[in-house]
Amino acid sequence: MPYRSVFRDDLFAGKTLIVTGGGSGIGRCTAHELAALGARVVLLGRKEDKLKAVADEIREDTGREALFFTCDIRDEDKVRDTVAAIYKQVQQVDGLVNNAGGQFPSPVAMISQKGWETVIRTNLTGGFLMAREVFMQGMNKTGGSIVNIVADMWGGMPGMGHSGAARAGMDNFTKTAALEWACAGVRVNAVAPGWIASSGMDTYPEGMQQTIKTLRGAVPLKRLGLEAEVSSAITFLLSDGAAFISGDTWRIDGAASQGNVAMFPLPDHKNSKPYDGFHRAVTPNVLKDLD
Ligand SMILES: CCCCCCC/C=C/C(=O)SCCNC(=O)CCNC(=O)[C@H](O)C(C)(C)COP(=O)(O)OP(=O)(O)OC[C@H]1O[C@@H](n2cnc3c(N)ncnc32)[C@H](O)[C@@H]1OP(=O)(O)O
Ligand SMILES: NC(=O)C1=CN([C@@H]2O[C@H](COP(=O)(O)OP(=O)(O)OC[C@H]3O[C@@H](n4cnc5c(N)ncnc54)[C@H](OP(=O)(O)O)[C@@H]3O)[C@@H](O)[C@H]2O)C=CC1
Repeated sequence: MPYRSVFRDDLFAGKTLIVTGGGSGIGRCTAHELAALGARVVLLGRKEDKLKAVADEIREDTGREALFFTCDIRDEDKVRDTVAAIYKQVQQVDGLVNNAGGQFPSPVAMISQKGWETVIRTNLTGGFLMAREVFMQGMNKTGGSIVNIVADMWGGMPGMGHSGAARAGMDNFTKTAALEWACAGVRVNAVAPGWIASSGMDTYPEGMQQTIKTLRGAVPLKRLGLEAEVSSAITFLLSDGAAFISGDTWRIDGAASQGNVAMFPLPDHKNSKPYDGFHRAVTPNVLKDLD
């Protein structure tokens, strides 16, 4: 995937940057861009084959070696040990992109406690653990930049009760960490992608993808965003060009969040199965109970 960046190609020469969820989608695209700009990139994710494939692509496209580690960011011990292993191999970590995340769209009434906790741990606890370990194991002494990936669902979004709560939490964590870590020269920001035509979106069932495609008409810029349009914002926030920006969240959404655009139709609990064919009935009696 040859990548043409708008930034100068030595922007991150000598820098080491971690990208969680670097094996696909926005994370993969970001990792490519950072490597193309001279960074040594460290990829994290759960599936080794995906990470290896991206490391291979980066080597082919840029000639640079990318490190990769399998790590479930919800596992505190694994995160601590993985960050320690990274610091063993590199002198310092200059940036962290907390990108790993995801959810299963589901009406609130259909989410089990396990499902809720899975999504909260993936999109909130995991990002916190990564940031804390990277900070405490070295960035507190060297300074650096952390960029958290969230999503602007502040106005509420049907189907995204668990994920919206986690992203709002991560947005607030971003601000507190920015305040607490400023004295150590660590900047913390977030980007909030809107509807991005990422390979992650491709994992959603066909019917859901069609729904998302129709949403392009509701985006004021009249299209879905590109992975590279998210990674360029991340790149700038990681760079010294953003040296006086901290505690901020940038929406990358073609102005979609200004209009309170709903992701999915409101669930009709009385007359149909919400998101037909998509959710699993984790609480089978919920429809009956709501009647
Ligand atoms: C203008 C603003 C617009 C903002 C829009 C924001 C749009 C966001 C888009 C994206 O994020 S794009 C793509 C991101 N990628 C994904 O979402 C990947 C797909 N999702 C997942 O892999 C998972 O949902 C996960 C949470 C990220 C990881 O799950 P994990 O593999 O750890 O868990 P599972 O073992 O699959 O499940 C655990 C637990 O969760 C419940 N559950 C899972 N799936 C469903 C479901 N479809 N329906 C109901 N419940 C579900 C369930 O309790 C599972 O437990 P068990 O049943 O296995 O006991
Ligand atoms: N695409 C969009 O429109 C939007 C996306 N976002 C967010 O942007 C981020 C990137 O999304 P996108 O590229 O589209 O989706 P992808 O599904 O392609 O990327 C998510 C990545 O996160 C990794 N991941 C998930 N759970 C864990 C975990 N517990 N530990 C470590 N890694 C994990 C996955 O790798 P593996 O399976 O190997 O673990 C995967 O590579 C996500 O947080 C997403 O929710 C936000 C708003 C909109």
